[in-house]
Amino acid sequence: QVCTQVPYRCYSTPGVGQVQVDMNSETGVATVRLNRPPVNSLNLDVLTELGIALEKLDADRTCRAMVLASAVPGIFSAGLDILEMYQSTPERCVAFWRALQDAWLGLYGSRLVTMAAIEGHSPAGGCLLAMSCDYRVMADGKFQIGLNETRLGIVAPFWFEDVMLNTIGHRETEKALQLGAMYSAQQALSIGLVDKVVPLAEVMPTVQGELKNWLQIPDAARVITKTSMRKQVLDRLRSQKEKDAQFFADFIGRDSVQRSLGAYIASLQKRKS
Ligand SMILES: CCCCCCCCCCC/C=C/C(=O)SCCNC(=O)CCNC(=O)[C@H](O)C(C)(C)COP(=O)(O)OP(=O)(O)OC[C@H]1O[C@@H](n2cnc3c(N)ncnc32)[C@H](O)[C@@H]1OP(=O)(O)O
Repeated sequence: QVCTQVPYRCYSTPGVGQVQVDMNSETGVATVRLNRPPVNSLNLDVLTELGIALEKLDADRTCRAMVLASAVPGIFSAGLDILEMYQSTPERCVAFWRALQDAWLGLYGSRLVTMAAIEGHSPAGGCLLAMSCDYRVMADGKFQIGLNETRLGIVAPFWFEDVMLNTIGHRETEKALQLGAMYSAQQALSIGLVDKVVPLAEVMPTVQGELKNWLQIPDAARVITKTSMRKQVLDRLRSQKEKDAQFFADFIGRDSVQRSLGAYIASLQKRKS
């Protein structure tokens, strides 16, 4: 049970919030868990909650690190909620995209040490969240991670691409994005998409152990270094947020894209029958 004892502080109501934040003020480490069963798909509400949670943690001077994880077994995040992109309105699409931009700017630009505990599948937007952290530990086994957008007939935006480029380099990104490749944990490790692969039960302890190394570094020096490494990519989106949101809404509204998304949703449902 989380959030029941000192020194834990909760920023969300247990069992209610779709983004649960447990702040341990003794260690300075917050755990942020996505909690939108069945697959933690990222809709407007979740992205807004996530953006706010990240903003609050960044402003909390007692907080030095954040672990991004899932409260839903078997899933890190299934990525963007496809239903936000299918048969939606242009206004809703723009609002949805702004919430994604803000959550991502908050995560990639966070002053905190950020670690992803990937205890389940992590396609597309889920992979973006994981890649945007400073370090990734993934559970070995059947789970997959990757930017699979082209398989849905959509395209990973330039800032998804930038983050992947910064993580695995140009050649691997080119292959990964064109093929919409999904990788097992071991494959992801071999191309540097994740940093460590361990059995499921060891993901959290491994993250906690790794955090100790990162927290030995003085914050100011680490933050200046992180900012310098990430500024260019962050500024590229910051300078064209509205244009990017409008472009997304126009692209998603195309008949051909809507047909592809409709077919993909049907294929997800068919898998089950
Ligand atoms: C020129 C440049 C132009 C650029 C312009 C921008 C273009 C747009 C860019 C958009 C970027 C998009 C990013 C994304 O994140 S798209 C989402 C991609 N995600 C996926 O493909 C994941 C699909 N899901 C799965 O593969 C599986 O569900 C998963 C492996 C994650 C879990 O499998 P499991 O068997 O555990 O669960 P189910 O498949 O049974 O799913 C349970 C129910 O959840 C529904 N579902 C799954 N994923 C999603 C999702 N992402 N959004 C909404 N709903 C989802 C699934 O259909 C099941 O529903 P039902 O129970 O009702 O059948």
